Amino acid sequence: MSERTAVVLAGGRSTRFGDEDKAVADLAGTPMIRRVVDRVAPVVDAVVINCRAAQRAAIEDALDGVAVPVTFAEDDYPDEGPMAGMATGLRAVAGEYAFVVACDMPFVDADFVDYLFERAEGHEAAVPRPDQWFETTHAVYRAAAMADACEAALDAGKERIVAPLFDLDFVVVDAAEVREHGHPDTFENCNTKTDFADAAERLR
Ligand SMILES: Nc1nc2c(ncn2[C@@H]2O[C@H](COP(=O)(O)OP(=O)(O)OP(=O)(O)O)[C@@H](O)[C@H]2O)c(=O)[nH]1
Ligand SMILES: [Mg+2]
Repeated sequence: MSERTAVVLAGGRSTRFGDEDKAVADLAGTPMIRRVVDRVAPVVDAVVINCRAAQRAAIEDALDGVAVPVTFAEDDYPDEGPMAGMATGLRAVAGEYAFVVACDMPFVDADFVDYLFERAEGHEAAVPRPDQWFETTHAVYRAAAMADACEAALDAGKERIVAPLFDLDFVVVDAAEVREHGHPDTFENCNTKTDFADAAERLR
């Protein structure tokens, strides 16, 4: 089996959260991004963190001692959106496939991630669609193909995060498969202080 990587997107400004960076904010005693990395560590061989240069020291600190090798892919230009961050992170991937996940998904289900890697085999992506939306920041991609597709979409002025998908041979992981293989909270993302409080209640 070739190397599997997780790319964690953390380059956003957390404006709904407030003054702090939500990536490293405390969630029931643990920085949120560490929860994400701890959860995916059993099913990947490496982790790449995409963030701004200024975030790196705090994220390194938050991830001290995690059970998987971590490298950083810093944005060349900040604030170009999650698609640019995804391209930057995916360019830093050594293996063939990568699970891309947002830093604000602390309930990510490792067994479901494992299933996504299996479903992506022989294709360029496996993207869950639990309802009408594609969960593009909780999906497995062939790293080089998705990085190319993101860059092409950005060059074409396409801003929607689904745009790169349509350049790829991608598998849809539909609602029935999500129900069968994934925990319902796996896509939950924490954006506000209220979201953190709700999540913390369930993590304590
Ligand atoms: N590299 C990079 N990543 C981004 C950017 N904007 C958002 N992201 C990441 O994309 C994921 C989903 O974004 P949001 O949930 O909107 O996070 P956010 O933009 O930090 O938060 P808000 O400001 O409240 O929207 C998060 O993991 C962010 O870190 C960006 O401009 N550059
Ligand atoms: Mg945002």
